[in-house]
Amino acid sequence: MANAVILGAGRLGKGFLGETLANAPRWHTTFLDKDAGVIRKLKETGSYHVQVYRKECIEEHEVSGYEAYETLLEPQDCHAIVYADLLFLSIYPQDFPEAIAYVKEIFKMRAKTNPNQKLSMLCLTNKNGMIPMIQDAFVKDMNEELLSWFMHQVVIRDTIIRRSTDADDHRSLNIRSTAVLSLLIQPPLTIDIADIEWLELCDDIAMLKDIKVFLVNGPHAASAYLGWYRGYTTINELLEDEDGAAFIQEVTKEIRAGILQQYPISEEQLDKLSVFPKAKGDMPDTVYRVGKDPLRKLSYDDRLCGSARMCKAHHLPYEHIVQAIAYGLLYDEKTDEAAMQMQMLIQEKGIIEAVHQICGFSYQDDLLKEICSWYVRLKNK
Ligand SMILES: NC(=O)c1ccc[n+]([C@@H]2O[C@H](COP(=O)([O-])OP(=O)(O)OC[C@H]3O[C@@H](n4cnc5c(N)ncnc54)[C@H](O)[C@@H]3O)[C@@H](O)[C@H]2O)c1
Ligand SMILES: O=P(O)(O)OC[C@@H](O)[C@@H](O)[C@H](O)[C@H](O)CO
Repeated sequence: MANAVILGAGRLGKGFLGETLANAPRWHTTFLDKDAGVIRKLKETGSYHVQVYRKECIEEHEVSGYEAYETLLEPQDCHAIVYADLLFLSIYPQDFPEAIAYVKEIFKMRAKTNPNQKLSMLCLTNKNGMIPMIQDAFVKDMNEELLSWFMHQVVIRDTIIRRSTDADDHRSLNIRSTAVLSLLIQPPLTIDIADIEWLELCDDIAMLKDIKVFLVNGPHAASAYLGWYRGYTTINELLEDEDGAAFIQEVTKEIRAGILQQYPISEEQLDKLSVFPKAKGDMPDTVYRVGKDPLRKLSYDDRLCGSARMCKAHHLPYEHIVQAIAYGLLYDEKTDEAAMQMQMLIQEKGIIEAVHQICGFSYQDDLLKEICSWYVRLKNK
């Protein structure tokens, strides 16, 4: 038996990781979450349901046989991390400091009571370049003994997520997930994962992750923000709208051209990385999830501004990407905290200052001027 721990038992934690591990008989799964409501629901029923949209069929999978604990520091809540072989951190980038502080406390116990077992930690986010920060946060202030244990026994690896997994909310026990491409994982790991479907080791993760986030998540965010502008609740509705689909195709075309100039990757490799085979049926994916946290999604290095900068640097067209950013700035979903902060900033400081602060462009940058001009046009339409 091998032990997998999923910290962050939300949509992806349950709908992808928990579901795929449940198909691998060697693995025992434990969910950890800071939200007591998530854990209460998982324990109450002892099972949850995932609709898996595969190429061949839509599979109905009732997942059971797991343990679930709140992230408290009582010994019974910590044993899973003390004995884990694989620890998935399936949380948003801003949640890492808190999660690291928690796991680090448990490492003190693990180094004493179970020092010889190795551990691979896999970080599941769409933000590139986080691993050095995570590594630094772990080793900061560790005493010599703990540090030596950590450096010998633990590895932290980045991943590229090629899955969409959605539900009514993160507590839901009824999840849907599109399973057509694997999770790419930076090697080497401390344990063999060949028996887990949809997990695949892959070199050059940093470069490929940049490319994937630009080419997959850029148009994806554009779909959410244009979808919101048009009053849709799922991105499926936008993509069924001929005009909406044509716009997203243009965004994709611009980003793809930029990538082929910027990175040493062939058209064939690019397709293999980023073209999702058609699943049996279209999984409904909400504008809410795909658009969530525009402050992150519209930041300088992220999917849309990063792509626009790349195209501009190569003197390639980027007009549709800029429009998508402007749609993003109009995103005002009331239950999205970051969207509300963004709207407050725009209201208080004006659009020029807001674009400067959110997207990171200087006041002189043509990109800032073009985004603002599109924002005004779209707002007044
Ligand atoms: N859902 C997807 O399709 C998908 C696809 C690609 C990437 N991702 C990435 O995966 C990560 C998780 O996304 P999700 O859709 O599952 O989000 P989610 O909101 O559904 O779930 C996140 C869960 O993490 C828990 N959490 C947050 N901080 C925690 C902490 N410190 N300790 C323990 N639990 C904590 C939350 O309570 C929540 O249950 C994000 O980085 C997201 O960008 C998700
Ligand atoms: O997870 P986020 O918030 O960074 O982005 C939302 C979606 O674009 C993303 O989750 C995709 O569904 C996923 O990356 C599929 O490739």
